[in-house]
Amino acid sequence: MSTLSNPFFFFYSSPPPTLRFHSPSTRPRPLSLRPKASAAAPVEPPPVPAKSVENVVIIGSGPAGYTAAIYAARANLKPVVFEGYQVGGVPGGQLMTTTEVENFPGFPDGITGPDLMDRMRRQAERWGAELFQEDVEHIDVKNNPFTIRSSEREVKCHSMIFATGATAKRLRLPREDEFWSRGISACAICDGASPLFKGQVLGVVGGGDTATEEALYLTKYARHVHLLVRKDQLRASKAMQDRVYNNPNITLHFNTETVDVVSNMKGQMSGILTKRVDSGEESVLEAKGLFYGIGHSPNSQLLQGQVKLDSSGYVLVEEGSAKTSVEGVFAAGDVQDHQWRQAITAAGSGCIAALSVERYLVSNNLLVEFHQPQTEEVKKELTDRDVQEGFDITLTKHKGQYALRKLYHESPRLICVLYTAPTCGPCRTLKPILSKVIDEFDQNVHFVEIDIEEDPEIAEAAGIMGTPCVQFFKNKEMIRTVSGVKMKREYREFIEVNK
Ligand SMILES: Cc1cc2nc3c(=O)[nH]c(=O)nc-3n(C[C@H](O)[C@H](O)[C@H](O)COP(=O)(O)OP(=O)(O)OC[C@H]3O[C@@H](n4cnc5c(N)ncnc54)[C@H](O)[C@@H]3O)c2cc1C
Ligand SMILES: NC(=O)c1ccc[n+]([C@@H]2O[C@H](COP(=O)([O-])OP(=O)(O)OC[C@H]3O[C@@H](n4cnc5c(N)ncnc54)[C@H](OP(=O)(O)O)[C@@H]3O)[C@@H](O)[C@H]2O)c1
Repeated sequence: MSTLSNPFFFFYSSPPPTLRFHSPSTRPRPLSLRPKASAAAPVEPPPVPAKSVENVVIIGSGPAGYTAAIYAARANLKPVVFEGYQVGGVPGGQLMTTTEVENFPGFPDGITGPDLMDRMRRQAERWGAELFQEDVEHIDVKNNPFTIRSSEREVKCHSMIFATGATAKRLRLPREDEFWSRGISACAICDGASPLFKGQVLGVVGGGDTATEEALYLTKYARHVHLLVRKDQLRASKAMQDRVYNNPNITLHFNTETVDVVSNMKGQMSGILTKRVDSGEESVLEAKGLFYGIGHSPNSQLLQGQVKLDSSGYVLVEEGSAKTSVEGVFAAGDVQDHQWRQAITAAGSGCIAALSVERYLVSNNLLVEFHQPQTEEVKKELTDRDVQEGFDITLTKHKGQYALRKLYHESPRLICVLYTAPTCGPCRTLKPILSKVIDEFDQNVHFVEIDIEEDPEIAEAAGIMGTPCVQFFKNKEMIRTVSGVKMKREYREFIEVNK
């Protein structure tokens, strides 16, 4: 048996504690509904009527979407938020793919992108926003009320805030598909710590804040990083430029285009084919990985033909406002901003959009107000309810290499192993989703989470190239590897067939 199909071959002496997972509901409790002038209303509120038409639907869960949700929820609009799942990034948006955010006001020592987005999400949820981790697949804003259809539901609404942000661009190199996730990546913090890249020479392409940040981050793991910049200067902020220039583990290559990647006799990526813009001279730079940091495109496809977009696809808004060309449709964040594209500007525009929605609903007599529950009823911040205790095979969910080895040898069930890294935003997206699927198959499956930084030898033996990654084992054989975040049904269908 190869080490790939049997990654758990060495001995582990003292059992580490096992975490038991609980999956807290992401749905807020229903709020009571009362008419606006209800300060002196009877103690017993009237029953909550079925909401046939929502006040506002927010699409997107980056800083713009969550800020809009916080403001709309605090204005008692009870917003429905489609956080997204796969299309147009991950729930939480672009900051889920970064490490430290040093310029968001209020965090003098910095905060990681995923932590910042967790906080925004909890704040929106606390004030009663209804969150669905689903992609919106269809929008009709030609007819009022508007219709919004996701993978799992259809919602009618009087107003909408479009905050779908932007998606990382790809270079479309000739061998990109061949080496995607096997050497080429667009997320340094997801994949940088993987054994494939540790101690290796790596390349990063781009000259903006994303590329410089990726290059700096990768120096934590790589032997050396080459930054490939097509112009003769960086576009990144001065602070990022200084950090790059002062880092001896980064070599800058200006006037350099990335043409393709090259491989060795074993079919592994071994270098980057580059071309000098000035002389046209081509050469191969030795590298085991290539990371893209070449900017983003706006996620506005759903509005095409319905709302005015500019020639690059950005939603056009009235200057200084969030109003689009359709009444009742507002846009916020990077999807309408080709100039500033910062977390704080996205959050600010989300605030403007939510306040504009409130005005729009009031002036059109459409607002139905949902009052917040009494203070003591307000949802408390979720605490970490994971319970530490010894290994128990009767439990379904486990954590760490000790549990994995025990299960590998003793479990009669299908074993689902999720490999994660502490800074990996998409891992945080996948965890609750996978956890729900596992709950559906309790007693038929065992689940183990492996943190590849805590247990690097396991990740290496299992051939993990990036996180999140899921492997399924049955009867001591690895039967499937699923990289990245996939649709819930993909995991569900595989477990159903193999349980
Ligand atoms: C690597 C990196 C590091 C960065 N670091 C910083 C930094 O340090 N400081 C800073 O100020 N800015 C930083 N930025 C820029 C910042 O992340 C963006 O400006 C900000 O996230 C934009 O917020 P947004 O809400 O408009 O969109 P996004 O963050 O892009 O979020 C868009 C949301 O829309 C959702 N979505 C898309 N399509 C659909 C759909 N069809 N249905 C449902 N949902 C959908 C996505 O899932 C996502 O949740 C960084 C960007 C990157 C890429
Ligand atoms: N720490 C932070 O504050 C932080 C971190 C990340 C991002 N952000 C913000 O997020 C926004 C987006 O930043 P970004 O860096 O993702 O994008 P960006 O500012 O648009 O920069 C993209 C870079 O990629 C290069 N590029 C584009 N297409 C290319 C191609 N085909 N081949 C080679 N190079 C290519 C561009 O080169 P040219 O210059 O030649 O066009 C540019 O250097 C910015 O507003 C940025 O400030 C902030």
